[in-house]
Amino acid sequence: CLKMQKAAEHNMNIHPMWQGPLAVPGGDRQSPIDIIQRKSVFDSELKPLVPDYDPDTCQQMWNNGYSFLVEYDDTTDKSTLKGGPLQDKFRLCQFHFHWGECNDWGSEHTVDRRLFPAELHLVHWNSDKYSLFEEAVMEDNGLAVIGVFLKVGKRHEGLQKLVDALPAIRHKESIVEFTRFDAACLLPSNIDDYWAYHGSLTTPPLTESVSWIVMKQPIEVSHDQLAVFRSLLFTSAEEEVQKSMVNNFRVQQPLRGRTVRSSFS
Ligand SMILES: CCCCNCc1ccc(S(N)(=O)=O)cc1
Ligand SMILES: [Zn+2]
Repeated sequence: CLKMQKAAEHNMNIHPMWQGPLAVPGGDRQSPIDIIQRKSVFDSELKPLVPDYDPDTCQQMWNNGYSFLVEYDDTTDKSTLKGGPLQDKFRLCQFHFHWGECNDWGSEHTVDRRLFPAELHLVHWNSDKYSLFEEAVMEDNGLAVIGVFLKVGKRHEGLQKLVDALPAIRHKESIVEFTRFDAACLLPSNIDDYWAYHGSLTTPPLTESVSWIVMKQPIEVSHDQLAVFRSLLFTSAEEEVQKSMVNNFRVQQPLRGRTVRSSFS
């Protein structure tokens, strides 16, 4: 809707994250995109996803001034993702969310133009081929990100531990210890139905290194849980004018002839 476009463009105009060159020169595989269901191609070669996350690798949660991230120890292969469209083993390094100022919008991907109030991204890097995230982020098949839509419904018990920690990281650059969190509890019950396509990071450096895996089934969270996301701030404690952390999503990008595959018919 127009208000949503305005909200996204407003943010890209004022938020420091978006100043400077915005498109990757010659970028033809940018994210996010609108997933048009009838144009996605069923691929029977797509395998079931195999997430294997160890809650002990969960370390901290922090406000990076654009979203909040839960970061995992990715110095070993304790929390990994394989299967799906992936040929290699990928290590979980962090997860974060994107959301709107209201429940009418907030997701980055859309399905047949349908917007969701928020979207979860579980970020992994290819540990078969690279030794650091910073290396993998520059490479063609360096990253794998699982996207999960959030919709308003019943309270998500697993999310509540995370929601309860948010007031401690209200301001940009604040950090809090956050341990023993099983990221798998944020995945929907059905992880066999997903769309897969080659894209990019949705924030700078916008590098075209991401194998996107977007879940068909959303997870349900309560209205109140989403409201706590909106209590976060883009701004640090020192800044005079506090700005609510909302509408931290990128506008949709051209498909440029890419095919979106589906794991289900
Ligand atoms: C080189 C340091 C980059 C830090 N930021 C990475 C990053 C940006 C966007 C996404 S997303 N929103 O595409 O999942 C994941 C990870
Ligand atoms: Zn993201």
